[in-house]
Amino acid sequence: MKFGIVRFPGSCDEVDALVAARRVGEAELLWHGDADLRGVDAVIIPGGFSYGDHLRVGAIARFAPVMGEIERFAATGGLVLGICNGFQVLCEAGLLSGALLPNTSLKFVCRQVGLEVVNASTSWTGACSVGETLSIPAKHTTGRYYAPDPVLDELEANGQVVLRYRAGENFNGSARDIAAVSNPAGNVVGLMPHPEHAVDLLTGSADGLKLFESAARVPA
Ligand SMILES: NC(=O)CC[C@H](N)C(=O)O
Repeated sequence: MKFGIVRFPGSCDEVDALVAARRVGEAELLWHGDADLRGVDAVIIPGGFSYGDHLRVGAIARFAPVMGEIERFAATGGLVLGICNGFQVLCEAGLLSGALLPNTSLKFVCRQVGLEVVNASTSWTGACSVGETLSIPAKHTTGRYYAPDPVLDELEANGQVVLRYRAGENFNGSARDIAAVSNPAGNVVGLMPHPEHAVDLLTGSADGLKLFESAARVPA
């Protein structure tokens, strides 16, 4: 399994994602300006502040040359994970439903969060069990997941809600405590917390590694 991690101007978590992916397979950085995925089996859009979060988070990155290739890759079942800013980009690109709005506090928040695994059948959660808790850090200003109620109902009915904040952990005000969603096929997942920062017990938790292990289990 070979992972490609996209670097945009303003990305800041691409190296941690690279290190995390290398725990379970091969990984290399991809450049936002190249319409070329270099034959990777899975793409990660990392956290950060692509294009300085100007206009609206993810709104400029969505038009980067690499995104057209990612859209084609996702449409043919390719594995795509958007972490934090990556989740924001995937929503802007229409690869995932909904949008990320400013936290209800209007403040940047950095903290460990407890997440409930709701769907363990996606390409990125197959190594998890439904109901298990993952402890993973989150750090963002614009992480309040929003979608209109009919869309939320549809996501829930289709099993596209992948992770939820545990009771009392929904610090950003996300609709229905949603921390991660998938596309209908489950090959594209976006989440606000950062699994790449939770891959070693030395830094408090290795629960994030499960998402990378899940992808590594999917036949290339
Ligand atoms: N860590 C991140 O990717 C967070 C950055 C993000 N653009 C924000 O809303 O703050």
